[in-house]
Amino acid sequence: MSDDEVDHELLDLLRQKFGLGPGDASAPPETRVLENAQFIYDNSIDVALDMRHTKLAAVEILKQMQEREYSTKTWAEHPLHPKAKDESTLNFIFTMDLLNFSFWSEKSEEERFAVCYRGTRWTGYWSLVAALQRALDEGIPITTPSFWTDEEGCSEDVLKNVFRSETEEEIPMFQGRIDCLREAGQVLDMEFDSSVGVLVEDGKKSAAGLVNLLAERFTCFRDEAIFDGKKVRFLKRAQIFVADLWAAFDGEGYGEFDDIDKITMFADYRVPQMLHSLGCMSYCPPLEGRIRRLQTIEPAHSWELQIRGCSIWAIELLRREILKLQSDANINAILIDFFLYDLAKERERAKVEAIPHHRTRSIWY
Ligand SMILES: Nc1nc2c(c(CN[C@H]3C=C[C@H](O)[C@@H]3O)cn2[C@@H]2O[C@H](COP(=O)(O)O)[C@@H](O)[C@H]2O)c(=O)[nH]1
Repeated sequence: MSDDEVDHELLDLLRQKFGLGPGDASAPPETRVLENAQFIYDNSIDVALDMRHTKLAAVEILKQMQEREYSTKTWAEHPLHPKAKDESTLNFIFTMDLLNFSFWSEKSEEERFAVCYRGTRWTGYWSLVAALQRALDEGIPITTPSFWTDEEGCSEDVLKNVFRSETEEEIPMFQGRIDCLREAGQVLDMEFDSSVGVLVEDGKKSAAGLVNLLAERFTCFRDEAIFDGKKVRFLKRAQIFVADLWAAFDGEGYGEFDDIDKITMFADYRVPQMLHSLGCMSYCPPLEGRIRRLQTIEPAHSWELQIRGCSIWAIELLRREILKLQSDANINAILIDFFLYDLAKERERAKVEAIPHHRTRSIWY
């Protein structure tokens, strides 16, 4: 680790533990995700971004987001997302984003893991949301942190039932999900009175501060890697947790942050696919071939890091182009990201031709 990183790491720790740091101890927290994404983009040779398509996409995205009046309010309009602006929704979102990863399957649409809830068959991200809602309907306190450390009440069998499938395939990375629940339950119990509300309050209304707190105190949120010898942070689930709170609570209460625009795109496997369809991002032939053959890419492989870093940077470029078109557009990286995820799912349902998403199996996204 270079001196620079050691300083960053140490200063973040000192600042958060003892309020120490360079000069002004109250220097606003930074996640360094966007700066790391630019570093990856500047040093990527297998993934490229295209400014002409980015400018064209910015026109279309701005137009569609305005036509659909896309805003934080869109979040609660989704059928399965909780609507109440209270602690139960806070706990739901924390549980959801603790487990918001790796839903993709090697099986067919018919055989893949699926959850039937209120008469609809859900897959992917929505299968997780449906499973949590179903568990709550069945009286299982799956969104209560103290439940996660109760190995009797919250046994593997109980969790198998919570995540039971309509098909033979169990939820991907079932053991990894248990490990996340157990660790989060323990850390919340030891450091935050088993309360997600206390954790959020410790973020002091700073989105970057809460993201850094999650990455520092929970290993299961510490989404980072080494690229070209430098530590890079993606912090996808920590960031999407803050973004979901901001959207669900419409920027108030638990969702009130004074630096929400420091949150970047969430480096997952769905939005990169959409960026490719828009012509904003492209892959070198060997990488494109691997993706089209549905072959997996190992976690922390340079190709994976280039896809994730360039995707974050691509959304930043889109955001800048949109603001050039309309400087007062009430749009940030979060809303662009949410919009592109939803658009990708609409196009998938409409069976619009697209490159497959990349396949990396990990708990980070
Ligand atoms: N970048 C980004 N990644 C997102 C989401 C969401 C859902 N967010 C909801 C909240 C507000 C929005 O309006 C969405 O309705 C899930 N994912 C990620 O995608 C993958 C799942 O894909 P599939 O298997 O096809 O469902 C998996 O890595 C999951 O973590 C997002 O918004 N942005």
